[in-house]
Amino acid sequence: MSGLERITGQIVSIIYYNEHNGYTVADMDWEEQLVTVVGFFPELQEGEQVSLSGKWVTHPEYGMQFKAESFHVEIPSSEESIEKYLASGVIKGIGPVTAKRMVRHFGKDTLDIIQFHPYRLTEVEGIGEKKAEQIILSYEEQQGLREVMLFLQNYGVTPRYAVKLYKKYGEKTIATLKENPYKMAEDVIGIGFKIADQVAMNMGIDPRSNYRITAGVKYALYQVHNNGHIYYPEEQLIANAAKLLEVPREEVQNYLVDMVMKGHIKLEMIDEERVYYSIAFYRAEEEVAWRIVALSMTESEENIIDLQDKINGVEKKNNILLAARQRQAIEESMDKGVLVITGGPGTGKTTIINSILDILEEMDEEVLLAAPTGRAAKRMAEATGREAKTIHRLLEYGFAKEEENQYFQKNEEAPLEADVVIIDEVSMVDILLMNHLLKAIQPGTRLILVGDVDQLPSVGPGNVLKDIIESGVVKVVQLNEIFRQAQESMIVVNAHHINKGELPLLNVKNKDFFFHRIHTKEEVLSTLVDLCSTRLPKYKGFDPLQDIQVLSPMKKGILGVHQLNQSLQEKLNSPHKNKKQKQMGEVIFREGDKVMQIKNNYNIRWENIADGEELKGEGVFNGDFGIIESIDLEEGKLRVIFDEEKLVEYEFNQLDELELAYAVTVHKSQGSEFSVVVMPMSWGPPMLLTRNLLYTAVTRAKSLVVLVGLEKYLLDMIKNNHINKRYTGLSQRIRDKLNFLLNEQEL
Ligand SMILES: Nc1ncnc2c1ncn2[C@@H]1O[C@H](COP(=O)(O)OP(=O)(O)OP(=O)(O)O)[C@@H](O)[C@H]1O
Repeated sequence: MSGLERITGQIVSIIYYNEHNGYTVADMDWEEQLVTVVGFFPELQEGEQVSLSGKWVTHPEYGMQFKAESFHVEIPSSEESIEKYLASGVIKGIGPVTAKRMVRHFGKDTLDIIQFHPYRLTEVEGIGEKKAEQIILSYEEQQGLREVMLFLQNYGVTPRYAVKLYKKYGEKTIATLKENPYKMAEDVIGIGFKIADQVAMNMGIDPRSNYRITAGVKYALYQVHNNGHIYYPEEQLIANAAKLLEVPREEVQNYLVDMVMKGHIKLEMIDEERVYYSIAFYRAEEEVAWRIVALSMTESEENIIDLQDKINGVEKKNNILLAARQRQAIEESMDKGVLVITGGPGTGKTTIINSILDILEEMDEEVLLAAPTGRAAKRMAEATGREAKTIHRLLEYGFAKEEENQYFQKNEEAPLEADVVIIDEVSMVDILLMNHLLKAIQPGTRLILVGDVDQLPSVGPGNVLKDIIESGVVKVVQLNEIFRQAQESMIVVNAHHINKGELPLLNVKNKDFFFHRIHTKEEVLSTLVDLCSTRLPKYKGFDPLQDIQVLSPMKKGILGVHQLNQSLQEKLNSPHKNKKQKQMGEVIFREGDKVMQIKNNYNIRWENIADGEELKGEGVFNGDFGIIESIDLEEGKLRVIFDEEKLVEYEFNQLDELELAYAVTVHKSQGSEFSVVVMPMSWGPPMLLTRNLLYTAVTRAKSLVVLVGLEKYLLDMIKNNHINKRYTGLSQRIRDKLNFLLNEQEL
């Protein structure tokens, strides 16, 4: 190749590494000079010997650099480079001390020993059987991963995805991808059709092959699920898929028929329009519809003669007079197969749940309580004084004996044993979880769904609570009265104003809802930081980490959660020589940081460290907040304490499950409550700045809401009643099933 030079040297330090695209800036020791090299690499380690092909270029700011176009990692050969390589933390169980001892003992043969004679590792002081095993495993993994990275690099796939693929397929990664590159788009989250397609194209697959178009259409449907839809209209699906595949629309259209025939997708007529479902979601919607109808048709025969006396008793006990709708909700809960109770904050949902529990327990009925998130379940438990689980726990999601995959162990064959199941925060339940829940509820068990239908819909696909209400098939009690106690809170009063499209009352003296007018975005950012770090803690002793939560509609931009987290971290938990930290891409995790788990992990173990408790368990869930307790750079581990009591240990390669959480998006905050909510009021895409997003944010606060920015944006949000439409067929489907059954009965 003309003009390309080759240089070989040792990586001295990594200056920058972008985990998304592998872009690296590093210092290299080349012929006893320190030179800067840049290029796209798998994650390099300090101490590694690399050989690069590329060109010398002059960067306007940084001067001479070597821009690499291809690279080759050499196996370190000198004692010094082996020690440096091992000391870099690349292999779990080996840190600087162990690396030194190993090299002192085995010299230049150290790496050969790990690879070919691992039983000799225990000769080294400080390496026992267990540690040796850990080293061997980690080394093998490292080698396997390298191979996959190099293979994928040929097809333009970045190291970050290589890691994900390797986690999924292990040593079979290369074979699997060679056989069907499109599989990775289906199996690995974050790898879209585009990346798979890039690999396939580079492998020489025909762009108009059946294989490719089928994968493209399926992927176009997956994408619409990611936006919350259950189905998609034909025209739009064809347009999306044709754009994705860069083929004429007719080409896609021709394949749709074939895909329907082969059972890859489902065609339906909804509102006289041809629409398509992916099979899993079609089944889920069908099943939910059938089950809702079946359950709602089974009314309890029992006639509770003294029900009114019992309700009066509850009133007396709690020293309240129930409103007519509240009374009705309690009455309906005694015999309806399915009952929905919905209302905004302070309308008495918790009061009703407690009243129902009092009455049912007196009648010796078995009641189970659950909510979709860990936080919501915890709040339910606190508000009722009874056990409340996440829906996943209630349904015993996990590994059964000798099973490879996790599944819901409570289902049609092993239903929940209860007279009544009460689910709170149902607006957060998506179609798939609702299906699993309903499978585990047998006719005869009554289901009470409680929630606020005006909150943002579930993160996952569907609009289940709204659809069930709109079907008209299920009994719904809509609570609309705010009680006096709740009225004292401007948070509650304003939430209702916002929900009705009215202006909230701001800055009422001695109340709990404030607006700071600030003009520029930069000033909004500095005010938010100042409020969290100084003013609010001073004002009423709020703890910056435990009590105060910054919410933002957006992830990006100066007032998006990424930037907010960086600024808040800098102020609230700045770097310190005694605080260890670990950089992951652009994010630094530091001891003492506030973090959030961003996906459900049912297997990760926790240990209860609260006083006097000796409990262990499994599972940390999407939306759980914690504090980083310690980071072990030698072992490659990071420990987080959730809810001040659950200690969880993460391997560094699991850190994509965590995010800094000084600030989180409103979407991620669903189901959580905080003492204080602080939120910027600034420009953002109208799709995001909606009334129900503001309503959801405000209703997360218990003691104080502080909005910072310009009133104009507050007004814009209140006016923007655009509810992003979700294509779901559940409500019509429930009605259809009922009609079908009624017709059957008539025949
Ligand atoms: N019938 C009533 N008479 C007087 N006070 C009531 C009545 N019902 C509820 N309350 C009071 O109103 C307040 C709000 O009720 P509750 O907590 O049950 O509402 P909620 O809908 O669960 O609210 P949130 O969604 O905000 O938790 C409570 O202080 C409760 O004691």
